[in-house]
Amino acid sequence: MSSKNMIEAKNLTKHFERKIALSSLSFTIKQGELVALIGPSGAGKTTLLNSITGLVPITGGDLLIDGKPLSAYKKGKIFAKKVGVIRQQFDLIGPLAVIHNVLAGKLSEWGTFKSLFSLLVPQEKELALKALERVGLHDKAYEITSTLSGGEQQRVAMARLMVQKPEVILADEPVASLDPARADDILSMLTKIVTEENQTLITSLHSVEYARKYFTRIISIKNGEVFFDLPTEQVTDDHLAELYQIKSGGTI
Ligand SMILES: Nc1ncnc2c1ncn2[C@@H]1O[C@H](COP(=O)(O)OP(=O)(O)OP(=O)(O)O)[C@@H](O)[C@H]1O
Repeated sequence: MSSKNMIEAKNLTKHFERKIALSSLSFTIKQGELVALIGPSGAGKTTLLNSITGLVPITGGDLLIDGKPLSAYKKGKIFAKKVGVIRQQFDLIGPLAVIHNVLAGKLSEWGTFKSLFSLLVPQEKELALKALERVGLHDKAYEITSTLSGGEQQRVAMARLMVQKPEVILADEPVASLDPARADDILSMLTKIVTEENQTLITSLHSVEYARKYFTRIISIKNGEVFFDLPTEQVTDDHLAELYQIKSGGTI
């Protein structure tokens, strides 16, 4: 496995007016790592993920993606090959057929004409069908996306990401709206695909159980700071109790 640094954060800081959402965070994530971001509500997980995508501009510190500052990436094609996002709301267009949503992973590469033409005659159909097959949805390619279940829609979002093929995948609470069986299904599929492709995955999660089951490293955030950053097997119940402030007497 290559050991290049995919994400380097040095003293990353984000203020929203007077609110300090991220306070001098530092960490390095290497290619191929599966990182779970955990921490209490309001700790700064979403803000951190949004900083890495550039959606939320940082207030201070340095952020390097594959050795280059975010500002060195022009929005569009090159950045889409570097960083892809998967969200809880899936960001799919409900009235479109599944295949069009999957092919949306190519939009940043295609010009306007090819993108529009693809809505009439799907372009690079084989690529989309292959991705759908990998997520077990090849028989749903021409169904209307909004008629699919939440778990199926999340699989469509994963197939879209497979077509986009970014080096880094950021997922913000990707299974929060799914029942435990579907959530397990999605996380095992996502981590399997990412491992096969040697991609790098950073996922925020409320479930410590899923973080432990599917991820190799856990970065915990509390009050905008890194609370602990450890290989999963070194994370103890005491670490977690302290993170979520569960006192030994059993009170929360
Ligand atoms: N646009 C904003 N304007 C002002 N404050 C914000 C904004 N976005 C986030 N915050 C604040 O920054 C802090 C971190 O929020 P963030 O959403 O990153 O936490 P989180 O760990 O993802 O929480 P959750 O687990 O509940 O999703 C919170 O106190 C939040 O209220």
